[in-house]
Amino acid sequence: MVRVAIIAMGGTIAMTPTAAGGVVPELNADDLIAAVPGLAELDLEITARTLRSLPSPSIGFADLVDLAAAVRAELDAGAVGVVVTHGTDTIEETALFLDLTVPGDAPVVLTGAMRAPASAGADGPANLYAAVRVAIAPQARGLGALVVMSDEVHGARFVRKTHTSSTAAFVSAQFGPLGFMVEGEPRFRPTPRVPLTLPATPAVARLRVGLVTIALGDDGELLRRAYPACDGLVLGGLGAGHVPATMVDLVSEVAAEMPVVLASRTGSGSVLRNTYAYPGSERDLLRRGLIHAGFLDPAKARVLLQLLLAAGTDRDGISAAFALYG
Ligand SMILES: NC(=O)C[C@H](N)C(=O)O
Repeated sequence: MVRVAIIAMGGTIAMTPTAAGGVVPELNADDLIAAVPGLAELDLEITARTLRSLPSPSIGFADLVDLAAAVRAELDAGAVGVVVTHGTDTIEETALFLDLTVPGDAPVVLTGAMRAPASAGADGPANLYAAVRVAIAPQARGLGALVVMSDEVHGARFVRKTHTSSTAAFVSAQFGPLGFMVEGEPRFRPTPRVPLTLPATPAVARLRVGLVTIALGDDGELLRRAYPACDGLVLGGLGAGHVPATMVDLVSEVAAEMPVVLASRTGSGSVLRNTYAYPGSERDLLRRGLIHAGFLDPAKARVLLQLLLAAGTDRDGISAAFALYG
C-alpha cells in the first residue's frame, strides 16, 4: 500500500476559536486528517506529523530548513508523496523553498485554508483531500513543489495569494494553474520543472536578504538605511523593473557591495531587459549590475537569493540561476 506523509505547520486550516475571540493554530495533523470526508476510504496509508503550530507570518527560514529535512526524511523512508499543511499568508514562499531544496520527482504538495475549521463552508477539508490526491498522482511527479487550493494545482514558481479572504485567493497569474481537480481526481497540463536544487542548511537562516518595494516619490532613504543590515537585496521595482531617477546612484552603490536582484512589484510578468532607456529604467539598472529576476515576483526572488547566498554562489552563478526563471 502506498504511503502519503502529512506534515502540519499550522495556519488557518489548523485554527480554533479562543475564548477571547479570534482563532489561533491549535489543531494537530491527526485532527486535520480526521475532518476530511473520504480520506479513510482511499486505498493508502496516511501518516501524520505536526512539525509546527504557527500562523504563517511567523514562519522563518530556520523553520523551512527543518521542514525541508522532514520532507526529505519522509521521502527517504518510502512515502510516495508529502503533503504540507501551512498558513496561506506565506505558503507561496515556503512552496518555492521546498521546490528548490527537495530533490527528486516525488510530489511535495502544500495546502491550507482561507476559512478556519469552525466556519461555515470551511475549505480546509476539501483542500486537504485534493492535496492528498495530487500527492499520489503519477502525473504530479517531477513537477516540483505544488500548492493545491480551491481545486486548482499551482506551481511553486508562480502561485500567489491575491486576496485577503476569498477562497479563490490563489492564482498563477502568469501562466495559469498546472492542473485542476475533476471529479475528485487531478488533471494536469505538461509543464517542465526548473532544473535547480539547492541545499537547505542552517546557514540559510543566518543570512538576511532584504526586500525593498519601490514607490512613487521614493527618495531612497529606506534603502540607504536598510542595505547595511543585508547580505543581499531584492528590489520590487515599479512596472517592468524601474526606480526613480533620484535613486539610481544609490542603487549602483549598493549593487557594487552585494547582489541586488531587480523584480517587479506588479506581481506578474517578467522584468524587461531592453525597452526603456531613461535613468532608473530596466536597461539602466541592469547595465549597472542589477540581476534580472525573470518571472519571479519579489518575495520568490528573495527566497531564491537567500538559498543561493547560503550556498556560497558567486555573482555569475546567481545571475545564471535567476536566468532559469526567464
Ligand atoms: N488563511 C491563513 O492560513 C492565514 C493565516 N494568517 C496564516 O497564514 O497562518
